[in-house]
Amino acid sequence: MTDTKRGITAEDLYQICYPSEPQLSPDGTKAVFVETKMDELRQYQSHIYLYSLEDNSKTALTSGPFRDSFPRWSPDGSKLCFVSNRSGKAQLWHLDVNETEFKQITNGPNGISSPVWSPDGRSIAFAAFLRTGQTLTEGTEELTEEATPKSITVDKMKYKSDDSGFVYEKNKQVAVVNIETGSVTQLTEGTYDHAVGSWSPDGKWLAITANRSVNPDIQHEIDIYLVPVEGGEWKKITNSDGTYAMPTFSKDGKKLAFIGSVADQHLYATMKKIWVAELDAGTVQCLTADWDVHVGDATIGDVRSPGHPNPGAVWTTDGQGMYVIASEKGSSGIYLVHLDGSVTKVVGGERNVYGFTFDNEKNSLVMAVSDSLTPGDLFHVDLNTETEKRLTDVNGELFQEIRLSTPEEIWYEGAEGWNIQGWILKPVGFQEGNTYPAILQIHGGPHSMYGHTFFHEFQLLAAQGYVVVYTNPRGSYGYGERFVQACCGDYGGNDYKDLMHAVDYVCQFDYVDETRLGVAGGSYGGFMTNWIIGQGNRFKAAVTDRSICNWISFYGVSDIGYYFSAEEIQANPFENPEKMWHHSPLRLVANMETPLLIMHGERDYRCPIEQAEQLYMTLRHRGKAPVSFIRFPGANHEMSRSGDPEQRVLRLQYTVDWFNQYV
Ligand SMILES: CC(=O)N[C@@H](C)C(=O)N[C@@H](C)C(=O)N[C@@H](C)C(=O)O
Repeated sequence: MTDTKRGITAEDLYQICYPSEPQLSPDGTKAVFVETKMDELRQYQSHIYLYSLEDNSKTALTSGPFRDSFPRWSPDGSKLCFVSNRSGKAQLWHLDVNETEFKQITNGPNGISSPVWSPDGRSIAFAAFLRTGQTLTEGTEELTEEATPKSITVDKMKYKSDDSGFVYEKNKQVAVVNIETGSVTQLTEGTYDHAVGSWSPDGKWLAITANRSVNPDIQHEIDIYLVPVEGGEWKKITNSDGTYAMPTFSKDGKKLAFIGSVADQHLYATMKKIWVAELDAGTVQCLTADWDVHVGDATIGDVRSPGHPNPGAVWTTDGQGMYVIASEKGSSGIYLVHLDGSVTKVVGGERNVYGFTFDNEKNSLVMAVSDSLTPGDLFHVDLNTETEKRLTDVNGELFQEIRLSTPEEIWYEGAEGWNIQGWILKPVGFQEGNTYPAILQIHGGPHSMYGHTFFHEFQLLAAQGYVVVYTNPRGSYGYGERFVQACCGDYGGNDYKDLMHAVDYVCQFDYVDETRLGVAGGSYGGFMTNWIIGQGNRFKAAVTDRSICNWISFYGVSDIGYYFSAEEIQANPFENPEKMWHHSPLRLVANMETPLLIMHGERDYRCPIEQAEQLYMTLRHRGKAPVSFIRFPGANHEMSRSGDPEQRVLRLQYTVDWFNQYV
């Protein structure tokens, strides 16, 4: 029977959806989760769904042209809260499970996030961006849009963020709302950013995180604090030596688990670990000091943005350990970290676990999982029988008509003889005896990890007849701390060689036409793409997305510029500008003769568009090779993963067209 399936297209993006944030009910009989898709207007909709583990029914609890998220059960399971932008900004809504009506219970002037129920189910803690002097109004009266100021006085270095825009006068505060009365109590204030953690079991304390250092622009440490909900002295749990997040109380309230890393050397080029504070003893201990694995989901794909809210550390009932997501060798799974520091893998496999919710009583869990052929689905795991059951197949109908390419894992020798992991996607419809063009894809970060997760862009290129090669060069997560840090101070050195060795490796296969090679990457991957075409003309075409070409200007215009470049390039403009220039691909423009497509979001504060403008101007002025510059109005650094759907599709189409034209 002829294969009637087709290759994936860029426009299929409009059909792809994924579940996230599964939350099991306290009685373990059902789970709520978020399902994100695009509507007929090609705009995102995220809705809250209820899945019954008893009859396997799936029911939409919310609907409409809105973004709903953070579904959370009350401790007794009778209520749900969630965050929604259905009244304009993201506010907290509350729903009685036996009713269909839900009501808005916050009115944060700039929206709210991260709700956490109090143990008695009468209050909910949440985070809210507030300008200096702004307060959290009670009730839900109409919020007036603020007039654009005639002038802005910037008096701090961390005055903007790619995620939240200009934050020169805004800070994230923590507050508590009483469900019954609607009264709001703000627990934090000041020119510091705070994040919600968890309530103590007795409901008297809230564990939060904050950088409340004397100079937050220079001191980047994030500490754990216990804040008395009824007012009073705070307790500082950590000692400003690291960046810590997601504090979670043990069931007996005597311990706090949290994720983080000591910031003695690296803010980014370091693996996250699990820490436990013994509250009575006042001690803090790193549980996984000897476990050379990154705690958290480091996998990077293009279905959703990284850093999706995952649960942090989930304590066992007996308080003898906690469940976490961790990433190694291209996969992320669920691990049980014991108080003695030993680690047991609970859920593994060549896949990307990007969220989970645990039922201690039943020793079972529901997890959100992606793999190379699946954008995302929910699975139930019974740890007693070690059996798994797929709960959703949200893209099943779409993928019935699409033929995907299954990646083949490779390990090859990189620079210095290091063993480097990667994958090859053969073209859809591959036939032995034929030769094919190949595209090297380079991930950003650089501290992230390609792996067993769905990548629409890669599948699209495979559907267009390209071999796609993607690897984890040094600097990637998944291969230990030394590997993560090995690119720092050496951008364009051995990381570049790791990638060129990958191309050498795949060119040995007779199905790869080494005269028809392309290269593409975003952010750090865009830096590397620019660097590669500055070394010569090995590639027929290149696509550089949200990239970096000049570290000296990046230092001052990126939202993380001055400290990211200090750590990654190990230079700054007033001490060693020559090192910044050495590692800047703009320095190599005189060598660049590879047709280059430059794409960049106009509201990218991580790698501002001035990076693209410099590169375009110099290449266009020199006039030695075709160069095209596509600007995306309003798009930030996350455009390719969670930005405007039509811009995402256009970006994919420009990429394919460029390679089809020049490779
Ligand atoms: C998660 C992360 O890498 N955060 C920063 C260090 C960062 O944004 N780095 C950029 C230079 C980058 O390369 N970002 C990656 C994640 C991308 O693909 O945009």
